[in-house]
Amino acid sequence: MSSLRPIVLCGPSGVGKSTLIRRLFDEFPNRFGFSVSHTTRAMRPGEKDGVSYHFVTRDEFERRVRAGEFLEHAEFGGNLYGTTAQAVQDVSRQGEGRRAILDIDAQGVRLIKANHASLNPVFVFVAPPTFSTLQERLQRRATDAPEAIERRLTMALQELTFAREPHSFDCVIVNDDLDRAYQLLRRVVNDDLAGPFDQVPAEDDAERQRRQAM
Ligand SMILES: Nc1ncnc2c1ncn2[C@@H]1O[C@H](COP(=O)(O)OP(=O)(O)OP(=O)(O)O)[C@@H](O)[C@H]1O
Repeated sequence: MSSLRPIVLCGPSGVGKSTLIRRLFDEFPNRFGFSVSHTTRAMRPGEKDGVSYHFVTRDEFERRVRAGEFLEHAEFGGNLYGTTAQAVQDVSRQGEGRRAILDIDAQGVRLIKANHASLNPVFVFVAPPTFSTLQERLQRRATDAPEAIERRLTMALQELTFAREPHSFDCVIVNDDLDRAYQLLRRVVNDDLAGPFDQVPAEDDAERQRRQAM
């Protein structure tokens, strides 16, 4: 496996992880490789098997879980998602010296910390400036049905709770202004971890109301 520490990007759905990663790949086409996750969810238009995800059946996914192939996996919205150790190793096969970038949820971060600490990634949390901004971005992106948006926002509460616990992440990037957030990510991938980075913003009214409604 490559000796470069993998970068784990975590953050609520809709916060802009894919946008930041895309920008990194555009600027440095040969330096990084995206670890391709497995999922049982249906392919969306424009997605390609083996590129966006490895699309597999639930039986196949569960067989791989039993075989111990996953670094982490989680069920979300009725579908299974996970990262295999192989997917991370495949990154160095995409080109010499490539560094793996993983997009993983908070549950996955906990699992990697508990069971695969030897992976030794840099854990980065991408936070929304406010909960209501996150809500707006998910609605504006228009890739998800209203119920799916609701589920993602409920999940976001857990991610934010975890991110606010001390030492959950090596650094936090608030994706308020995309250019500013991207410059912080650039520092991380250049191993400039000294900071200063951001702090996870405090609860706003939208987040408080959603927590109370649970
Ligand atoms: N700084 C920003 N300001 C305004 N809009 C943004 C910013 N960053 C991303 N967006 C927009 O927010 C939406 C969600 O971004 P994106 O799809 O990258 O999120 P994500 O975290 O990858 O979500 P998922 O985990 O569900 O794939 C997109 O429409 C994107 O264009």
